[in-house]
Amino acid sequence: ACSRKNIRNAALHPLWQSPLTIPGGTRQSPINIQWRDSVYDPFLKPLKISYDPTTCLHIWNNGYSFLVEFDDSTDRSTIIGGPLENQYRLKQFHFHWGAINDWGSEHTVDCKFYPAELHLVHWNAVEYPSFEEAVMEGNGLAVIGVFLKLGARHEGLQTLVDALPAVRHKDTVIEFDVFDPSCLIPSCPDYWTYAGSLTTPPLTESVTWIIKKKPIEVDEDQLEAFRTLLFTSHGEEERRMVDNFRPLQPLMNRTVRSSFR
Ligand SMILES: NS(=O)(=O)c1ccc(C(=O)N2CCN(Cc3ccccc3)C2)cc1
Ligand SMILES: [Zn+2]
Repeated sequence: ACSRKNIRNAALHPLWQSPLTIPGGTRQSPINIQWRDSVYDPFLKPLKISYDPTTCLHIWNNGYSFLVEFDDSTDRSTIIGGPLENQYRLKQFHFHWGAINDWGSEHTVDCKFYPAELHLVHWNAVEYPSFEEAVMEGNGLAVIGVFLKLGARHEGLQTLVDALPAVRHKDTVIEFDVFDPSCLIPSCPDYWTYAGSLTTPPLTESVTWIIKKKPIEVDEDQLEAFRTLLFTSHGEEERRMVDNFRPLQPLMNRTVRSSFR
């Protein structure tokens, strides 16, 4: 297990007054990915990503993160291949980040934290009638995780950052009608994959995680912009939206597979 060298008192964090572990949970997320323990699987296919930028609907602050939501009434924005048996529809993407650059990601690689992590959330519309139903099923969701590291300014991310002041408070939303989230996914095809869960309530064990090996680079100002958001609504005492990550969960009887040698 990773040493608790980082002061991640997520247990004290308001976000996690709900149970830190769920009784009977055997496939909880996030986890530490120990590179040398991951197993190369030659049968893993390349992940095929096809997003239609015009399916983008709006950005909103849901009090956990800021989400960019998509029209998932048709198969216009989907992923297929990789570890997946079916085609999955893009529903939303969001981020997790820290108060400082030393931590913020949910997953870690060899116990290394990144300052932030992007989650692109997809659901199995082949087998289930809605996202809400898919959330409750073992193969219901597929989430692509992308690490963010401090470096060059990310031009694609900047269009999102420019919109953040308009969703500073919980339950605020703005229209956002064209955005192609594939600009946030590294071109390197390498990924790890494992069976896990949602990292926010209801923490259901319904997620096939696909964690990209390569991070994307963002600059300090862009990370700082995330930290100007608030957990709180208009009129409430302001609480900065930072450290919105769940603590690492036990691997238990799981193997992390890699798509690369
Ligand atoms: N960090 S994460 O990628 O694991 C992630 C977290 C939250 C979500 C999400 O959109 N929802 C979780 C369930 N919630 C609504 C809901 C649906 C059914 C039952 C109860 C509640 C929405 C998706 C992915
Ligand atoms: Zn997430």
